[in-house]
Amino acid sequence: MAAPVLALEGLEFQWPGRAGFALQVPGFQLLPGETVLLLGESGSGKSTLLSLICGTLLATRGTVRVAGTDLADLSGGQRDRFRAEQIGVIFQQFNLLPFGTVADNILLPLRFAPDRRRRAGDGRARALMLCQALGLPETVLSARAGTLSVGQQQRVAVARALIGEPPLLVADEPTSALDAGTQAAFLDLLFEQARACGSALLMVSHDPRLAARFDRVLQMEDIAHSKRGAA
Ligand SMILES: Nc1ncnc2c1ncn2[C@@H]1O[C@H](COP(=O)(O)OP(=O)(O)OP(=O)(O)O)[C@@H](O)[C@H]1O
Repeated sequence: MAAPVLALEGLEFQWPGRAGFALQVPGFQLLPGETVLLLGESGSGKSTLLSLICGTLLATRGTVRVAGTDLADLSGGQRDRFRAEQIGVIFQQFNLLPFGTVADNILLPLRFAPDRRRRAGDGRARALMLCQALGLPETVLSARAGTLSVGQQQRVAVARALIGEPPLLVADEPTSALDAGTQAAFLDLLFEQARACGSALLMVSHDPRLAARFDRVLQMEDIAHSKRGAA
């Protein structure tokens, strides 16, 4: 069996100074190219778990391995560069730079990730190909990201996550701002492009209607114990 692209083991996390919420993940693995939907209600810790996987938060105990590297073995700066190399992130609010052009936004992760930059080849040409594959007009590259519609911004966020073919894509409720029809078209494009890049996809959501498309569908409580109470 191929080595997992993501492996969590004995993971424990508590927000500093907040006794009310604690997250434990005894074990979880994601295989290369696999698509997994993780469902959980609001406040169950989905975004917290994604931050632990991305290394923007560090576990109190246990290990997070991405592409074989234990994130705790890296310094803060190394973790930032490692994330840029290995993980394409699609945030709930897209997190685009509104005054930057679409090209600036898509090419941003390549700045900090020489291997990913190499994989992307001619970055601007690749950005254009991704925009076209995602149904964005050719002229979009020079537009300021903040001037685009929500649906277009979402596609730019996907192109930014996909460029340079990171082995792991993580997506936090990326369809929550879209109506049902747009949602389906967006997911078609995301899956098609993730498959073309060979990237594994871990998406968190509270929406069970997304389930049919994924290789595996898990509930937060299948993999995590979370303690919730007064903060
Ligand atoms: N920066 C923070 N500092 C302290 N506590 C936080 C912080 N961010 C989240 N929490 C707490 O962690 C718990 C889990 O929140 P999280 O955002 O991970 O849940 P979620 O399942 O992603 O929710 P939603 O579906 O509403 O986005 C909540 O109790 C929340 O208040």
